[in-house]
Amino acid sequence: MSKPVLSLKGLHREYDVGDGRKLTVLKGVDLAVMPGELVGLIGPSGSGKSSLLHAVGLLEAIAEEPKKGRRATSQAVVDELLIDGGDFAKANDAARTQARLHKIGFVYQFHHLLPEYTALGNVALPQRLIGRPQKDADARATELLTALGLAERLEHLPAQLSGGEQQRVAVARALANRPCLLLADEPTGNLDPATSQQVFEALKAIIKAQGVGALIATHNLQLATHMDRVVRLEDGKLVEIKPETA
Ligand SMILES: Nc1ncnc2c1ncn2[C@@H]1O[C@H](COP(=O)(O)OP(=O)(O)OP(=O)(O)O)[C@@H](O)[C@H]1O
Repeated sequence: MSKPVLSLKGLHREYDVGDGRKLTVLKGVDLAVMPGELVGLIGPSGSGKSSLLHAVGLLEAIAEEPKKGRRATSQAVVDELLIDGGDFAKANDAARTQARLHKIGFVYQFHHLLPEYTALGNVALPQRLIGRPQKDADARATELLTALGLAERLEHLPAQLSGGEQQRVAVARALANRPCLLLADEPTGNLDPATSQQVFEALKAIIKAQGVGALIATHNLQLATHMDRVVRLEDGKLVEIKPETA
């Protein structure tokens, strides 16, 4: 049996909110994501979905749970954080940066494409950052953009693309370096329902084809019903629910 691309145990996160007060958002989150699996992350506004993605995406330093004594505060704390089998529970900045470049792809609500680069250029760029030759980077970008239905849009600038097309370029960019894990925060939140469904279907197809595990935060319960699994944040913990009842 294949190994999880993400194995998370005991994630806690609290924030300092002034006057010595703390807001505890995540209270022991456990989650495993398998290769090719699409997991929907739902929960009310403020329940901690972005905080969870932030920690799993190694966008902040993480501390391993001290076995004894007081827990470190105002920092994500975990018992275990394995990505592609590698231990990132206490990874330093350099290790987290490398993992973000090689192992994790991100898609946000807004595409954040570079306006002066074409669709092809935007998808080639992260590959150039890890030293892939231009020819190979362009070939991979063309392959991904074609798979996402954008073969006729390779040379378009972001401003010349529709919202759904821009978001599909963002998906291609996130997958450019062959990550094992895709993290998405409201990837279709800025799109109308029909376009949202199209972008989601394109994302799902490519996740399955490339065997990438995906964790997708969404308020769109209709989309959640099309995921393999759905987990809901409730009072700082994850509860597994049936996709059809999301
Ligand atoms: N840097 C911070 N400092 C203090 N509080 C924070 C910080 N970041 C987030 N919070 C608080 O933590 C809680 C969870 O925020 P988070 O953005 O993770 O929720 P969310 O589920 O993603 O919300 P939404 O669906 O509205 O995007 C919120 O109450 C938020 O105000």
